[in-house]
Amino acid sequence: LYPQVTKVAKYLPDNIVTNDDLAKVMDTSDEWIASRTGIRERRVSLKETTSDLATGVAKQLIQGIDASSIDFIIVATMTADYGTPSTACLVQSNIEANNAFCLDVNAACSGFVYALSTAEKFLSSGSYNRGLVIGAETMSTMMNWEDRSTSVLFGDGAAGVLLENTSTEVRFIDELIQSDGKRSMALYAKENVDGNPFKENDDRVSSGMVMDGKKIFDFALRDVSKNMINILEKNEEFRDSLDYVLAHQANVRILEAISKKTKIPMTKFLHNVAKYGNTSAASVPLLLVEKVEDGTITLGSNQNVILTGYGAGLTWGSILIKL
Ligand SMILES: O=C(O)C1CCN(c2ccc(-c3cc(CO)ccc3Cl)cn2)CC1
Repeated sequence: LYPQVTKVAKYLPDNIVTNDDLAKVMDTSDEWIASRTGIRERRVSLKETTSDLATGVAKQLIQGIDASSIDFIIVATMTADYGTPSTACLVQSNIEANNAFCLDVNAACSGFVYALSTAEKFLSSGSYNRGLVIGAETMSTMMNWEDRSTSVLFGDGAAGVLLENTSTEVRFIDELIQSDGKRSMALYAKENVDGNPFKENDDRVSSGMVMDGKKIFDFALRDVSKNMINILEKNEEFRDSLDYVLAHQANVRILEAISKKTKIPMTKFLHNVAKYGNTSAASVPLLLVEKVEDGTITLGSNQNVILTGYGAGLTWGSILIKL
């Protein structure tokens, strides 16, 4: 019995904020944002919390199956509704998965990769057979909306997978999961702030995200490229038949730079940052869902894919998987 991704789903707040919408509330422009990041629009939740978004994903993932057969729910998020209870516990209550144990994983933009790696161990140990792994963020609650250099980069959203012990062949090939706490102050955020310029009662405070953009860019280029090269060199049959790279969607220029450094053609780097901005732990699963929906990826067809997250912590990590 081997763990397999058998279903994917996404859930996004309806409210779309374009670069021009941002230019109306802060000193920025569509030209600046689009040329430096590739981002053209993002979602900003007006009423839904991170647990609401994650619940929207979970309800789709359990369609057609008995909620009481879910053994665990892992939600990867850095924008949890509460310090406690976990967002995963709130999802459990909303979908009545009464036999599941629930936990959140906070590994920022690497969160989904860390959570998927954890879930795979739960299943391959034979202790459990079915779980939900969801990346969900309301980054709009973590922004310093006075800081145009960061608040234009991020977006809200959620996506996830149903992971089950099913197939008779191994699909999780290898992983390389890393972190470096010494560089943790390159990207950090204090408590959640609730306001944003698009809400009626914008009761925001100017704490929120603090990012040393250059340091993070260099980290992503150097450490993430090395991670991908290492794992592909260790699994050379995989390297030669790699179909796609699904990397954290922070900035299309960083993907181009990693493509150059790893010598993996840019055509293999799938991307949708233009539509959603940087949705942190939701970005890798959101990209996966969109590419399943548009037929680029077909679950069960043995496509060789590398899932890579990277972000605050600093954390980064890749999973080689046959989908
Ligand atoms: O070109 C410019 O002036 C600016 C330069 C700074 N930029 C950055 C810098 C860092 C990130 C980023 C963030 C995370 C966190 O998820 C992870 C990975 C990355 Cl590479 C995204 N954009 C925007 C354009």
